Amino acid sequence: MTLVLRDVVKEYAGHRVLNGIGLEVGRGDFVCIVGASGSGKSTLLSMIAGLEPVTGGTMELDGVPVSGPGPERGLVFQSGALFPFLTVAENVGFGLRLLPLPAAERERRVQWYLSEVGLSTLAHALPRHLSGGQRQRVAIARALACEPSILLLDEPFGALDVQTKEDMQLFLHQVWRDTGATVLMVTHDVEEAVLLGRRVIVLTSDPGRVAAELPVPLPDRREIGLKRTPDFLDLRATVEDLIRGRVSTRD
Ligand SMILES: Nc1ncnc2c1ncn2[C@@H]1O[C@H](COP(=O)(O)OP(=O)(O)OP(=O)(O)O)[C@@H](O)[C@H]1O
Repeated sequence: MTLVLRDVVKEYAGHRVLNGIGLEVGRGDFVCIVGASGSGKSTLLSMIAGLEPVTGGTMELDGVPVSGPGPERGLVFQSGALFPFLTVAENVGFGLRLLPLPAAERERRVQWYLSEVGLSTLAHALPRHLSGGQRQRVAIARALACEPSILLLDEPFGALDVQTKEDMQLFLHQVWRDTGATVLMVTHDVEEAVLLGRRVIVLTSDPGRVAAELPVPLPDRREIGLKRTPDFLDLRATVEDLIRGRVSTRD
C-alpha cells in the first residue's frame, strides 16, 4: 500500500486552504500531521478519505486515483461517532456488512478486534454505557475490522482527559505494532505527534503548506518516559517553532 499526494491544492469558494501538498505514506508507516488550528489538517484527511474532492494535484492509492470513500481507508474521528442504538459488537461489525465476507468471518473479526482493543466483556453494552476512552476503542476496532490498507485518524483523542489520552496513545501504538497497520493521523497536539509518529509532517497556515517532514529518532516501542528524553524534547521544540513560523536553528 502506498499513498502518494502530489501538489495537492484545496480551495473553498476561491479561497486557497491547502497549497502544493506532497506526501507519501508506505505500508506499515505511522505518520502524524501537525499544524495550527485552521492549517487544513482535517481538510487534508477528508480528501484522503475521499469525502472531499481535491481542487488540484493528484492523490493516488497504489497508483489508483482517489475518487471517493472506500473500505481500504478506515476513518476514526474525534467524536468516535458510534451508532447509539447498536451494541459495541454491532458497531464493530457495522462496516463488515458492506464487505463480501461469509458470516463466520465477520463474526471472527468482530471477536478478534474486540479482544484486540480489550472490550470483549462489553460486547453487548450500548455506547452510552462506555467511557470516552472505551468509545474511541470501539471506533478504532470498527475501523480496523475492515482491515483497511490505511487507518486515517482525525484528532482521535482530542476529547479525552490527560490520563485517558496517554493510555489511548500507547494503546494505539501497540495496536499498530501488533497488526502492522498503516496509520496516518492528524493532530494539533505536538507531543502526541512526536510520541506516536515515525515521521511528523508540519503544516503551516494560510494557505496550509508542508513546512517540514521530520523523522522521529525514537525506538519503535514507545513509552511515556520517552517524553523526558533530549531527542523527544528537541524534536518537540523544533516542531513547535515550525508551527509558529519561526526558522528553527535545530537540525
Ligand atoms: N466545508 C468548508 N467550507 C468552507 N471552508 C472550509 C470548509 N471546511 C474547512 N474550511 C476552511 O478551511 C480551513 C482549514 O480548516 P480545517 O478544519 O481543515 O483546519 P484544521 O487544521 O483541521 O483546524 P482545527 O485544528 O481547528 O480542526 C479553515 O479556514 C476552514 O474555515
